[in-house]
Amino acid sequence: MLPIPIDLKEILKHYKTIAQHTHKGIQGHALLIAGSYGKIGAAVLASKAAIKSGCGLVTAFVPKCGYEIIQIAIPEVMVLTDMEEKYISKIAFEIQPQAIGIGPGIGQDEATQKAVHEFLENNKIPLIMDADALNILSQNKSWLSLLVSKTILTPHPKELERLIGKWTSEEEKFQKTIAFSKEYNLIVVMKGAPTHIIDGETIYQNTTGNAALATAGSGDVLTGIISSLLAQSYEPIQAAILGVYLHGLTADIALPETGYQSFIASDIISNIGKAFLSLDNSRK
Ligand SMILES: NC(=O)C1=CN([C@@H]2O[C@H](COP(=O)(O)OP(=O)(O)OC[C@H]3O[C@@H](n4cnc5c(N)ncnc54)[C@H](O)[C@@H]3O)[C@@H](O)[C@H]2O)[C@@H](O)CC1
Ligand SMILES: Nc1ncnc2c1ncn2[C@@H]1O[C@H](COP(=O)(O)OP(=O)(O)O)[C@@H](O)[C@H]1O
Ligand SMILES: [Mg+2]
Repeated sequence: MLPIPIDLKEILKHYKTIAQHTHKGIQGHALLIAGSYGKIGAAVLASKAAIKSGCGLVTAFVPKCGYEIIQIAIPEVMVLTDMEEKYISKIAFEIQPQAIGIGPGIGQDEATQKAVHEFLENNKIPLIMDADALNILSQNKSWLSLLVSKTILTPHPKELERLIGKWTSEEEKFQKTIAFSKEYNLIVVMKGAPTHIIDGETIYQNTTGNAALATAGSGDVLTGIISSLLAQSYEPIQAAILGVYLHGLTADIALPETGYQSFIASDIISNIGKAFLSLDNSRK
């Protein structure tokens, strides 16, 4: 089947402008479970991207060593900490987020794997899983049946291979990903150049983005953007479509100023505003 292009026409079917009388209490609360010692940056990038993508509140759940880093780097974001200093060992919170993003920088410590398992057994909240959360799933495939329906997975090619096994052709890669998406009722964002989104038999192909995005933390930012959109009551497939489009668009907007080489993940975050504005302006 031919992929559906994720272009402006497709985006305007899904994109909702912000209501004038909204307030932070109804604008959505995203929880980002991220980071470990040496990779708290992943939690900073994901949670900053979330608050810059329109949700009303963002909380980061990190190991203790991340507490001051997040509070200083992004004062707008609230922080909850694990009992452990360097890695996540038990995911417990009393807040009621509308969406959860889990994985960037969490590592694969045995205690973290157990924490992810217990979390998945209990979670009913719309979910996006990335990075080490995907690697942990790959090592424990029976946990895939615990995921809430239409959970969004965002693997890069290596993470996808760990999840579905090797492929010998592009066609086989798509066939295997479609079968995987159908078996577990998941949305798979196959990150790459370009990114494809698989929702059962339906394939979408992104039209934004460029090689400037080949930089550390670029995927962590995407997780934050999609978590934010999910928290704002977009359906999972809409959040995935809009998220990858906006993420790519930031790089297209920034490229004339940064060039490919100097563009970094923080530049994605700095340009999210312009990306949203271009959608608003295209409606005028
Ligand atoms: N500042 C930070 O704290 C950062 C933390 N990060 C975290 O570090 C952890 C490890 O992530 P990594 O993705 O680096 O490690 P992985 O081992 O999952 O992926 C790296 C491997 O995948 C291959 N790969 C990646 N993209 C590919 C592509 N498009 N085509 C073919 N092969 C590809 C690479 O060649 C490499 O072999 C994750 O938890 C991640 O979230 C990274 O996002 C980097 C930044
Ligand atoms: N050459 C490229 N062209 C377009 N997009 C790219 C390119 N290289 C990487 N990307 C995008 O950048 C992101 C990289 O994600 P990921 O590999 O998870 O990074 P990290 O783990 O460092 O945060 C994905 O969204 C991917 O589609
Ligand atoms: Mg990644």
